[in-house]
Amino acid sequence: MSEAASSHVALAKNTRNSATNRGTADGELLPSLVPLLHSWLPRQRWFAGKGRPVTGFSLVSATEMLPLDGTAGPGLLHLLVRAEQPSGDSGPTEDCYQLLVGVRASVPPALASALIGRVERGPLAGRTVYDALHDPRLADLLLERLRRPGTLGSLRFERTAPVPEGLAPRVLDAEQSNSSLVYGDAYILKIFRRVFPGANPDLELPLALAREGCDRVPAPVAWFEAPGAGPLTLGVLQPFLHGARDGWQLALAALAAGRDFLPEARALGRATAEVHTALAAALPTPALRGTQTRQLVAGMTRRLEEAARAVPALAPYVPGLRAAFDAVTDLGVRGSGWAQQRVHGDLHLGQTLRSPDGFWSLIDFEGEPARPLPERRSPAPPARDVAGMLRSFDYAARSHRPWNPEWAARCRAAYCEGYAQASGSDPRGEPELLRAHETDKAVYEVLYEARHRPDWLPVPMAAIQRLARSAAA
Ligand SMILES: Nc1ncnc2c1ncn2[C@@H]1O[C@H](COP(=O)(O)OP(=O)(O)O)[C@@H](O)[C@H]1O
Ligand SMILES: O=P(O)(O)O[C@H]1O[C@H](CO)[C@@H](O[C@H]2O[C@H](CO)[C@@H](O)[C@H](O)[C@H]2O)[C@H](O)[C@H]1O
Repeated sequence: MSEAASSHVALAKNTRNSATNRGTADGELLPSLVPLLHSWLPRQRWFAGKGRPVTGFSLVSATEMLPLDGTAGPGLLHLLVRAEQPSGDSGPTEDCYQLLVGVRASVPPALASALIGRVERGPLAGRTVYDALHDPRLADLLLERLRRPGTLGSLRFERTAPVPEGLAPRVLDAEQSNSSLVYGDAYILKIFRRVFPGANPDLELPLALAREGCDRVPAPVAWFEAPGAGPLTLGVLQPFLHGARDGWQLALAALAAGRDFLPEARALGRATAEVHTALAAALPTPALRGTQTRQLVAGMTRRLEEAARAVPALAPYVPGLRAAFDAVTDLGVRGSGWAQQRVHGDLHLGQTLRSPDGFWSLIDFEGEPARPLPERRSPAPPARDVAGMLRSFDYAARSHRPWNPEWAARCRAAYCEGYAQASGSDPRGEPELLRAHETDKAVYEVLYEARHRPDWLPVPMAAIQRLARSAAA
């Protein structure tokens, strides 16, 4: 492979559709791509700012990973760009996105679906740009970089173990918040799309679990980042669990066949407890007492109020749901407190994988994508993850006709039993804490579905009605 040229430009913020006035080729790069990004970026599944216009772009960094002049085949450009959007729930946003841009004279038919567009002016005038992950030659290059730790422009590549060469890449065809490449069915590289300064829990927690000897989570083998005061985690390579099926597919298959899912639910409870035990051993476990309990409840209440503003159907249930949160404040102030630790943060059946030998793994420790990173990295009661899984059994039962609430209730009980067996602590022993977290999760789901999958909104809304009734009772 030819040695890639590299250039790094760190440019000013807030340049509104113009990266810089320096007049260099680098400075002209982003403005020449902006018209294409305006139409392409909002259409991507992983674009987080759906429903609000993008009013400007600014360049954070550009790294030429392969020459863009067309002399050595396709060029590869790594970009970090900020997309400026007017008011969301908490004011204007400037989310930073990672783009890997392939550059060719024209794209072959096999890459047509990856097309971003033809550049009209600037240093790439007349060339065609596309999402590089779909180009096997460029996906090869990424693996090649990960195999050889070091720095390239604004990117730093790290690894914990040797990575074999020559593994055939393919883009994972999944509904994702990010993008993933599978190499030779042996490794999976997750490319984070919306990136945040600070340690990404999807790297931090699997590394901590690996150090702790917990095998329930595929251990990171290599990763790359944009170093700095708050480094941006850009991609993580880990073993691919070949032949594994996720818990969501398996639960739906069980429902369709009229089968219970009890051994699986119990095993999932045990797997969750093992991960929690290892995380508690690896990372700090501050107790949740009076003041922190008030903060926890304040966060839940704030999220409820924000969600009710965005989804008016939630409004009538707000007083009932608040009662579930207030019950936690009362106990937190009077009682001896609860345990807290780092948790998964967005645990649901789709984040669990069962290998052909029946072993369950947990994946995707990024936390709820909509929450700010510091919040996602904060310790929380383990009930948070348990509540996520309990909600997921309810989702599965509700997404299948006829609705089978007993199926979900049995799964929920089996999951808690499995959890209790492995950890010595039954999550149902703290019903107020569990109900408050389940309520918080259902509120999150209402907002998530309203934004991303409006057809699914009745699923969390049914839970909202149930939770509001039981909290008020
Ligand atoms: N280690 C792995 N082995 C096999 N499949 C995996 C692995 N990690 C992720 N996947 C598959 O990739 C999908 C997306 O991964 P995930 O980490 O959840 O990404 P995202 O955050 O983009 O949703 C998962 O639903 C799963 O099907
Ligand atoms: O997997 P992601 O990290 O992208 O999680 C987001 O999307 C999930 C849906 O794909 C969403 O999960 C909700 O729907 C699931 C069924 O599709 C269900 O099993 C979960 O219980 C429910 O929360 C998740 O909330 C969201 O963060």
